[in-house]
Amino acid sequence: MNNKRIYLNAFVMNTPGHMSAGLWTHPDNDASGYRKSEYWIKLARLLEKGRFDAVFLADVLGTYDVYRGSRDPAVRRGAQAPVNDPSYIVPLMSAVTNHLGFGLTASVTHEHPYTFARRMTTLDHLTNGRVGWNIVTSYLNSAAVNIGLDKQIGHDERYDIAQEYLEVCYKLWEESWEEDAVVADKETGIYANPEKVHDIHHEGKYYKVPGAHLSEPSPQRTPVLFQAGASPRGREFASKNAELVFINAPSIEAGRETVKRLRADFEKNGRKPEDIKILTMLTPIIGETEESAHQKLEEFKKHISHEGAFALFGGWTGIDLSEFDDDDVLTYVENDSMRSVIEVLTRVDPDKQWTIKELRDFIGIGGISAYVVGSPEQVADELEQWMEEAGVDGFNLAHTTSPGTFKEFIEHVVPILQERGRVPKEYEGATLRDNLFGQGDRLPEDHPGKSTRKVRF
Ligand SMILES: Cc1cc2nc3c(=O)[nH]c(=O)nc-3n(C[C@H](O)[C@H](O)[C@H](O)COP(=O)(O)O)c2cc1C
Repeated sequence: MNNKRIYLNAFVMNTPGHMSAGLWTHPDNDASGYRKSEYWIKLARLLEKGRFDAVFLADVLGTYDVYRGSRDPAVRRGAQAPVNDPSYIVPLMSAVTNHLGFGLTASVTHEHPYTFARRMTTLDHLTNGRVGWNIVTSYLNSAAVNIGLDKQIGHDERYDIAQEYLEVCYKLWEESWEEDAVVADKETGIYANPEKVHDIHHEGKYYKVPGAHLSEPSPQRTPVLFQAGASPRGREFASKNAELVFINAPSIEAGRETVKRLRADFEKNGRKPEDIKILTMLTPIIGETEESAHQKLEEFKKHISHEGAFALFGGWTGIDLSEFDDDDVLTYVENDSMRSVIEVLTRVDPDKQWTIKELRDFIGIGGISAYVVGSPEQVADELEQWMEEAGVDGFNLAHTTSPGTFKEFIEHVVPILQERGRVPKEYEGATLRDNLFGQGDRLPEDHPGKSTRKVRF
């Protein structure tokens, strides 16, 4: 076994109930403190102490209203509703840490790239270069209609929009301000040299941005690019842009196949294997012994809200499980929701079919991603097994209780992984990109965001 480094992200959301529906009711869960600064400050300190690479902040701009055709189940059960804006918690967490990165989810479908680019540059300045962007295209129809669209834009077109959105951002971040544009000379009173600040002249199918970036360059310029859609069109987009891909897999077999497809697409688009990290979502349930871990799992299960879990599943897949019987088998349907989710449950692992009853029992803990249950040693072993057999680079760890899951993982599993040479004891780079890739703060020269220069100064 080689000792490939394990990358660790904490997967959270600015909401009381994230992936494990109903678990906010557990007495050890403090996640309903999400409204308070102290909750995020405490979590950030903990994660940095535990040598996590980043905190990954999920987000949606609508409520989950597919199940029973209503948003009531999600609202009633606190299933990713209510949900606050994730951007504002980043400066809170960065102010009390020096190394922890922040993967901020933001949708290309619902905000203009000109204003968004400034928001990310601002965050990159405030965090000293520790910001990543989880580029999403949004899967909820309820988000689309509330920003004034008649309905959700089609699945593949959302990725076309995303590609042009990225082009606008690349131009603003990478090309608008030259490296030495800012002089900030108090003697001459010159802050910036206007000859070195350039209009980007972007005129495309979806966006028109003639002018220059509003912000001066930040430590990373372009935030680290995360992406989490693994449908064929999603993988194509990822292979042109992403530096870190986040996948969802209910088993090692499904994970292995998704990783294989992703790496093949990256190669096809001329990206080097070391240019991309693939992290899978996983929920650890840790006990002192195997037996006590399983007791914990049983205890957690008592707090699952199946109604909340079905509400989440409806939003993710566009499928209303209230229309099925327990013994029905889930089959692939093509719609405008998250295609990779339905794909991974129906098409990726040929040996596994899911009945509705099995799904109900499974998705209450950690959604459709895997969970591992055991003693600290067993959990560490299983993570290594995922690394070897699925070929992932690390994990986006979801929680049953927060900060409980992270605290237990940090106290009991991280030291084992460090002993085994899997997780470094110190942070290796100053910025998020340098910490992840060890090749400096900026996008690599051969990244498409750099190499497809379109701005003509
Ligand atoms: C593991 C995972 C996590 C995701 N997290 C979010 C999220 O927080 N917010 C969001 O709007 N979309 C999220 N997405 C949606 C994707 O980024 C993408 O827009 C969606 O999956 C549709 O793409 P696909 O059909 O290629 O999978 C996530 C997807 C996956 C697979």
